[in-house]
Amino acid sequence: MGLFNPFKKSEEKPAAPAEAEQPKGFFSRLKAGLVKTSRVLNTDIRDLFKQEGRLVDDEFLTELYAILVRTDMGAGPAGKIRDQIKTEYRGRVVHLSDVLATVKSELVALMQQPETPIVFAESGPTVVMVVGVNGSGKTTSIAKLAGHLKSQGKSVVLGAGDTFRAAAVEQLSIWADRLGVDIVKAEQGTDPASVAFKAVDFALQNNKDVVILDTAGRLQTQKNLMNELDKIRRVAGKKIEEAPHEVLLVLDATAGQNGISQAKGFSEAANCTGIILTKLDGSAKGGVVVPIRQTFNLPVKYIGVGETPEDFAVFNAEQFGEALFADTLGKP
Ligand SMILES: Nc1nc2c(ncn2[C@@H]2O[C@H](COP(=O)(O)OP(=O)(O)OP(=O)(O)O)[C@@H](O)[C@H]2O)c(=O)[nH]1
Repeated sequence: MGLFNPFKKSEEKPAAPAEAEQPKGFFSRLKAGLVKTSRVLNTDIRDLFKQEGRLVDDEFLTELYAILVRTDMGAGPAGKIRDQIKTEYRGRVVHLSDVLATVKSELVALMQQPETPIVFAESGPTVVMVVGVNGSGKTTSIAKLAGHLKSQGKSVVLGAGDTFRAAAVEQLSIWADRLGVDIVKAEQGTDPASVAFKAVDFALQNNKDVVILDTAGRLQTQKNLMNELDKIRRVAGKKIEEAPHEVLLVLDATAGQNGISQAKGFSEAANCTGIILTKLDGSAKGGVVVPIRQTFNLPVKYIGVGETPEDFAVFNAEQFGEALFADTLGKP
């Protein structure tokens, strides 16, 4: 849990982004956010080339494998990419761009997923519940998601369901004010299910398009708290039969592969429908998208690459790959 200051990066309210799916300039933000991972992939692989070309032999393949593993993509995927390079180039002298092009296309293939944006209700408000462990970036992601949906012309109401932590409600209120969206909140300690109920009710009464429900951070092992999530679901479902339409698990990319395996149990217990992967800018381990795609039978719906609302977008494997290799392979 970090101290939160929504005005940290800028004193200005965010400009209303264009109608596009992603905020203008997101590619540059993504590229900047992934710079640590990109450096490992591009610079370290480049360092394998002392002269212009290099023979692809066992030594080269072993060194390449070690670099790939450092991005946290996992031993299996790193081995798969190495084997592809082996199949294509073994015994031949290759150039850096040949190797990077293969790494890029294999990586993109490993991160691929069906297009799965948020499933909106056919009529009436869409209810999105946001869950995750403490400090994973839930509150910030809710603000980012609200800004993103607003930029698509949706009216949004936030339900400040992290009543456990007064500061969380305060954070969300500041964000709601800044983004110009409604918020339903209650005293600290109030049953979060009652906040969910009121927020959904508010959305129904006021014809809002989307309700985003914040929840307190918790671990899968905290039975009472996991039951609380069930109660929130049930209460939302009392007001709108199909609700919640989405349950998004917020995952901190810096948590590493272990943290991610632990979160698998969480996502199953909470019946999650998708992932918001945060803090990709915080580490050189952007390759973690690969084990996430393999560990969870869930799509990565959104990614966060910084602390401002603009540092957020729908995840797209191709674009992610482009951002990682733009400086060396160029952008098509
Ligand atoms: N660099 C970076 N920081 C982020 C990102 N998303 C969230 N943060 C920061 O991570 C910290 C925790 O974020 P919160 O949104 O408060 O996390 P939370 O999950 O709501 O925390 P709890 O309420 O304690 O469970 C804050 O300092 C955020 O600014 C991101 O994509 N990149």
